[in-house]
Amino acid sequence: MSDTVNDTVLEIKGLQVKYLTTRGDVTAVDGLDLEVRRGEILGIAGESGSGKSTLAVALLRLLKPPGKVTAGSAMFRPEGRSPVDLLKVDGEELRVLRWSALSYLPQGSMSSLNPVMRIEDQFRDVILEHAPARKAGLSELIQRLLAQVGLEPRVARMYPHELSGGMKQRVLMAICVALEPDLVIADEPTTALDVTIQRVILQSLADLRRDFGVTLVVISHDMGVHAQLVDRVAVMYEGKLVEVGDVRQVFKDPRHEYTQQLIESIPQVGRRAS
Ligand SMILES: Nc1ncnc2c1ncn2[C@@H]1O[C@H](COP(=O)(O)OP(=O)(O)OP(=O)(O)O)[C@@H](O)[C@H]1O
Repeated sequence: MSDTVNDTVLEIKGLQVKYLTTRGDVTAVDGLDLEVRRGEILGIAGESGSGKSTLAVALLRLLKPPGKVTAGSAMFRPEGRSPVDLLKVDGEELRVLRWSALSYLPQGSMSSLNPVMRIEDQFRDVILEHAPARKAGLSELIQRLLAQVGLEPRVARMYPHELSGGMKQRVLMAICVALEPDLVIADEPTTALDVTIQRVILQSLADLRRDFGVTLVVISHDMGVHAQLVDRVAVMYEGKLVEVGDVRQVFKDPRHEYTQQLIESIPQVGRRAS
């Protein structure tokens, strides 16, 4: 018998996030309920300003003032650990969960690599801080992770400025899965990359799920990304979820007019060239 609770890696209930500004409160996430199933790739779609990034940073506890979580819970169920409400865990507990259970690929993350450190040292820092026992065999692990995202062994000795944007993004994806987290949240992983490289990144993300069994939440304003990559898609509009379902079903028969508009904004899927 399938165990629904065990199959759910994250269960968000009634999440509300506000920005408390001097010009008034902006409700960026407005009473959101969403489940992420173990092993799936879940897409979060919606136009700019719909609340996608706010949702991610709130879950990762990276929300900065004037942002504030004003209601809700987010039960995270990493395998082999006790379930925790991500919105309530304290600093030390959160540090333990980061990377090893929950990783984040932020929007514009390519600039987050340290410019004066070789790639292998950036892997080393993350891995040894969170899993010191991995010291033996670390070089082999780094090589395996690089190969997993289609990068040659020599990349380990390189500095970020020697890599293209797509290569940097792949390095970051490999660092994100280095400690085999239960959940990776990737915010706009293909934005700012050219179309050919976008395809490579999407393929690498699909491979990471296949080979590592990692659960992925992929945030993108681009319905084309969801069409190519995800199993289920959740559509946000003005901080609310207007639709969630199997991606093929949503594309075939969108229930909300806004979803229809988003689909129509991808030329090759929504429209025929006239
Ligand atoms: N620091 C802030 N102060 C005030 N309002 C904010 C702040 N950050 C975001 N908002 C507002 O919250 C809402 C949601 O923004 P958010 O960035 O989460 O959307 P998004 O869908 O991720 O868009 P994008 O992809 O452009 O980042 C918007 O109305 C935005 O103007």
